[in-house]
Amino acid sequence: MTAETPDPRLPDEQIHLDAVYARLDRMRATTRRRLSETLRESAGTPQALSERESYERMYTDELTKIDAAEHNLYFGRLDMIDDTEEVRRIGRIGILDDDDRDTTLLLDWRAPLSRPFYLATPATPEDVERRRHIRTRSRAVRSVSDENLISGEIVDSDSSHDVSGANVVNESALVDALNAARTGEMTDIVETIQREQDEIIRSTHRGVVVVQGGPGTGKTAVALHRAAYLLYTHRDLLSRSGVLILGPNEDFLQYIGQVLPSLGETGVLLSTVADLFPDVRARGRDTREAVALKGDQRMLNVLRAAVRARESLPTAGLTTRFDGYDLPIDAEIVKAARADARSTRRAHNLAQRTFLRTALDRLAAVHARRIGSSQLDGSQLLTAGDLDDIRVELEADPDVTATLLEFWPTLTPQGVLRDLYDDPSFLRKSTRGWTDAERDALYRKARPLREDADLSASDVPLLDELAELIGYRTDEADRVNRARWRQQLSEAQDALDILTGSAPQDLEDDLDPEILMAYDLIDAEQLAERQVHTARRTTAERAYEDRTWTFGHVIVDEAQELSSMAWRMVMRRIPNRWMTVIGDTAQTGDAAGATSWSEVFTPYVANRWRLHELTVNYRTPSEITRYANRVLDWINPDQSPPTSLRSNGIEPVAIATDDVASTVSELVVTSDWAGLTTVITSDGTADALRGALADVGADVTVHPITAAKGLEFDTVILVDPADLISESPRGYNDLYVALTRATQRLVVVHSRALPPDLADMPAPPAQDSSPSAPK
Ligand SMILES: Nc1ncnc2c1ncn2[C@@H]1O[C@H](COP(=O)(O)OP(=O)(O)OP(=O)(O)O)[C@@H](O)[C@H]1O
Repeated sequence: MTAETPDPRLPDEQIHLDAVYARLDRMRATTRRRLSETLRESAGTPQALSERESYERMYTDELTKIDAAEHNLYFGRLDMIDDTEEVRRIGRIGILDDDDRDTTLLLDWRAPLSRPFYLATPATPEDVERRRHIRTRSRAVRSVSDENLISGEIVDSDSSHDVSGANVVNESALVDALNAARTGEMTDIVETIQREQDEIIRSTHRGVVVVQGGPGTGKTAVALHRAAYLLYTHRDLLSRSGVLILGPNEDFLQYIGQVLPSLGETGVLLSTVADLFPDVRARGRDTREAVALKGDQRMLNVLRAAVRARESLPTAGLTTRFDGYDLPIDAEIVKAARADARSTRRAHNLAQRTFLRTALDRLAAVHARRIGSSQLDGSQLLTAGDLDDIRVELEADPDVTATLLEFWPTLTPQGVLRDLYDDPSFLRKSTRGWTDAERDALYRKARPLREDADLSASDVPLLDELAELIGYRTDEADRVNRARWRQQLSEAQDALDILTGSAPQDLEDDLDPEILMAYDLIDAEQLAERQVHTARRTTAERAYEDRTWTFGHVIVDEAQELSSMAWRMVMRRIPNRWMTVIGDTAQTGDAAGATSWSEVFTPYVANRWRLHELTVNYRTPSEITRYANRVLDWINPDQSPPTSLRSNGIEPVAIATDDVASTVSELVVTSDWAGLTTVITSDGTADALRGALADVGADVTVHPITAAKGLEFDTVILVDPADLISESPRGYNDLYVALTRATQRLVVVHSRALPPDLADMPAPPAQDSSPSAPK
């Protein structure tokens, strides 16, 4: 269409858009009124209280969904060719007309009837005659683009789009999405999900779905949309049991954190493995050797041995004072008690009662023999009742029980692990068959001063394993109560925030005064107090505090980074094994990470896991992937590289320099690149470079390679690729990750020689013709 002939499709779609937003506003107003009425209701009985709370949650969730749908509410339309000539309109949520409940104003993108929007192609039109893409901003239609699935013709109201006819669906919208400048937060892709992605998102497989795909193939996007899809399709089941999404680090979780809320789904728990053990914030750093050892299954025997070593025997001559006598606690008594406790096959702490019972029985018999034997013939003068009394008195004597329990103490996972790392003889005892160098890698000469640096991410699966061996519970009453109170406060604040924040800006003036009254009358603390007797926490929050929680579905992103020990921990959270696992074994950087999916899953589900592959790289233009693919070929020549969907004409360049910091700084200051720029370095050089850049006044983020995983930026300045390679045995994998983070531009700045795969990267045209030679 040209500017002279207005496109009649736009006003046509605007009429529908207005109707949909009008209905959304009515839904919002009704829900807000109901929520405020509910908040003001007093609940006299526990039953009324519980009812009030479930309504409160229902209305709060409903408002969250309505608010999330505000932006780009209506984006797709299908005109079907079947007998009905049905028109289906697709949006972020499903909306029924309130005048006529049977009229669907908008289909949820996850509804089965919406599916052809993502699948139809001219080759397989799925009964669709025409697919329309509607782009809106601030409740106004900006452009539409039609694909005629029968003729293959594309009519775009915005003629600036270069729609080249590649084998993708919703192409012009896709091109827009891929070229958009990055903001540092991932966005949803509901408008442009591709066929191979849709198949994974809607997979009905109830076991492990593994998604293998190169960088930028949309694995993370697919995983998040699968979570939204599963919550929609299995709402009852999953709202009770919860969905867990595991990511590699906090930056990554921050980066993806807005996608599900933007799809109206807030009940999902996002976590790293390091944060999955309640009350432990593992912020310590390990050497690569320690990471590899701690992730190895051999640690299982070490931990078992460490716990058994705490079930010890007394040295000769040990006594305890009781009733004026020195009672000997000899090895025979403890051995018998230990044998009974072990024969229960219960976890250490849970078997403690059995240990104590047997030990006290034996001790009572010893004492009875001593005080009740006839001087004449040694026969027992005490009755069974007397013996029972002695037994009861022994048990009530804190010195006696404390002495016995030294040989079967109450353990905590943290205590055992710290002792193991700090005590060389305990470490040696628990690591039979290990080399001294391996023990050295675990041994900690001095405990770090900062408490959260005391344990590392690799320690968390070990804590979890120990918790199982020990029978350690993390839900002691006082801790839970404290956490619950904090939670109630923040929920109360959220509820009040929603009351004020749920109106779109332009409706703010029309707020119902009664609703404002509710906010004015109740502050967060009062609201929380009213809920003190109840458990109104979300499933995700309850799951986070409970180590023994089992989820309905678990999604693991960057799954190649998980060690064997971490997988054991994850599998404990999901006994039904309904999982979506996404990753790329060519990007494995962790020293204990995976190189084969079969090796990871066969022990848990034999061959009941299904592999899907994603093949198109949506992120990186072909100018950059040319170099990345050479590195992939070095890592694994059998792995086919994903195909880059676009080329942008921006060739990567390499700048040789003696002074990396000032070269990077100059680049940042003098370039007018759009969007986000970051510097990627080896882990070992990141801090120094960050400091040097700050000194020369460069305002740019620096990502050490292990923190860059899963992220993307418009421009990446990669510093000294040779450092990445020499820093780690998986250095080429790290280089591959670094080369595939940019959506537009890659600049390599190096003071060391370039690795062979990048050696022919040209210098920038404007650069001084006689750059200083790399060392
Ligand atoms: N169908 C799509 N429509 C629009 N954008 C998409 C689509 N699929 C992927 N993208 C975009 O491509 C980029 C890469 O996606 P994503 O981060 O999910 O890839 P990945 O496979 O997880 O990459 P990595 O392995 O590097 O972590 C993101 O910006 C994502 O939004």
